[in-house]
Amino acid sequence: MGSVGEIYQAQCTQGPATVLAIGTANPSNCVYQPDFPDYYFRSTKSEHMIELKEKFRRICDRSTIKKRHLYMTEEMIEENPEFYNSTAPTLDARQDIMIVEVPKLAKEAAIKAINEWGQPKSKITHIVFTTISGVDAPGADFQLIKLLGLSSTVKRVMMYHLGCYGGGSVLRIAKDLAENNKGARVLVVCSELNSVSGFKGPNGSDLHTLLGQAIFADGAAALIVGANPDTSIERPLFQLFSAGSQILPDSDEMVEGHLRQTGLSISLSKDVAKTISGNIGKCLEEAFNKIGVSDWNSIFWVSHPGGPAILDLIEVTLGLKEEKLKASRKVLSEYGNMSSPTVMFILDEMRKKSMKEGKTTTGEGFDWGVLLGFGPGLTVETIVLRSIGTI
Ligand SMILES: CC(=O)CC(=O)SCCNC(=O)CCNC(=O)[C@H](O)C(C)(C)COP(=O)(O)OP(=O)(O)OC[C@H]1O[C@@H](n2cnc3c(N)ncnc32)[C@H](O)[C@@H]1OP(=O)(O)O
Repeated sequence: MGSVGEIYQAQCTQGPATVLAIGTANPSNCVYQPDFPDYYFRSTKSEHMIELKEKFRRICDRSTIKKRHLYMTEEMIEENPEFYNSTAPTLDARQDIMIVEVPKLAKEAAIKAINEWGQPKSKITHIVFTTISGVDAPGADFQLIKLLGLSSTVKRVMMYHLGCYGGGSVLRIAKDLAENNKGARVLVVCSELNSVSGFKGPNGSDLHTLLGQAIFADGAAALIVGANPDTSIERPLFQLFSAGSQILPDSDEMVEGHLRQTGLSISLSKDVAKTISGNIGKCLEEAFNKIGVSDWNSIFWVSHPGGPAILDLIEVTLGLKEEKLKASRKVLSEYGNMSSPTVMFILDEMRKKSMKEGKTTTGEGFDWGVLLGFGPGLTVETIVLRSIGTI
C-alpha cells in the first residue's frame, strides 16, 4: 500500500480536459423566420394588433435568423389558449411538458455524442446538466440517467436556471471534474425548450417578451469530456485549457429571467450589446495574458450570439475580421438563440467546417480559441480552447 499522498495523487490526472465528442438535437417542428409573424399572430388570435405585428416583423427581419426549431407547434398553441393569455397561471402546464421533454431532447443529443465517442456508456462517470426550461426533483440529470440506462453511481451536477451563459458554465465544471478524477468521462448536457418556458402572446406593453418570441429557440447539445484521452480509441476535438467567469459591472438588470405563475418572464435591455462588447476585451486579456496571445484575430471564436447586435458590436469593438464570428452567425441563422446549448452547436459547426475545408486544426487552422457564454448577471464565461491538429 502507498502513502496517503501517493494514493491521493493517483486519483488525479494530467490535464487538460478534452472534448471527445459532440452531439446535437432539435424538436422536429421547424419555423421559417419570414413566415413567423403570420404564424405567431395567427395562432395567438392577435391579427388585430396590426402595428405590433409590423414591429414584430421588423424585429424578425433584423434578427438574421432564417429558421428555428420550436417544440410548441401551431396546433399546440391553438389547443392551449391559456399559454398566450399573459395573465393566466400556466406554470403547472408548462412544467408538465418540460419535466418530460427536456430530458428526452437531451437523450437524443447524448446518444449522438456517445455514438461518436464510440465507447461503452458504462464508462461515463459524471453528468453535468443545465437547463432554464423547468425545475424538478429528482432533476433532468436523474431522468437522463434513466433514459440512457447509465449506472446509478454516475456522479451528478444539475444546474437549473442559469440561462444563456450555462453552455460555458457546464464546460468549466466538467473541466475540473475531468482533471481531478482519474479516468473520469463526463457527459455534459444543455437542453432547452424556450418555446415552452417563455411562450406568450403579443403584448404592446411587454416588448422584451415580444423580442424573445422572435429570437429564442429550442435545442439540446451533449459533449463527452475527459482528460488523458486514449487516442487508440478516442478522438480528441478541443482541449479545455482554462476557464474564467466574470460578473460585468453595472449590468445587474440587463438580462433577467423570472419564473412566474405565467411562465418564464425575460427582460432584455437595449444596452446588452454595448455592455458585453465594452467589457469583452478585458475578459479576453485576463484569459490569454499568460499564454501571450493579444491579437484577437489570431484565435478562433465560439461566441454565444445572443442577437446580431451583440455580435456586430463585439466585431467592431475588437476589430475582428468578418470571418471570425462566421460560425456563431451561421448557428444563429440556422437555429436561433437556443440559450445554453448554442455555444456547443457553434463548437460542432467549427470542427465540422474546419475538417470539410481541410484546415490544419479543428479550430479553422488556429491553435488557440475562445468560447464565450453570456447571460443574466451579466455573466461572462470565458473558456480558452486549444484546437487539435487534423493531419
Ligand atoms: C446575451 C445574453 O445575455 C444572453 C442572451 O442570449 S439573452 C438575448 C440577448 N439578445 C438580445 O438582447 C438581442 C440583441 N438585439 C439585437 O440583436 C437586435 O437589436 C435586434 C435583432 C433585436 C433588432 O435589430 P436592430 O438591427 O437593432 O434593429 P432596430 O431597427 O434597431 O430594432 C428593431 C426593433 O426592435 C426593437 N428592439 C431592439 N432591441 C430591443 C429590446 N432589447 N427590447 C425591446 N425592443 C427592442 C427596436 O426598438 C426596434 O423597434 P422599431 O422598429 O419599432 O423602432
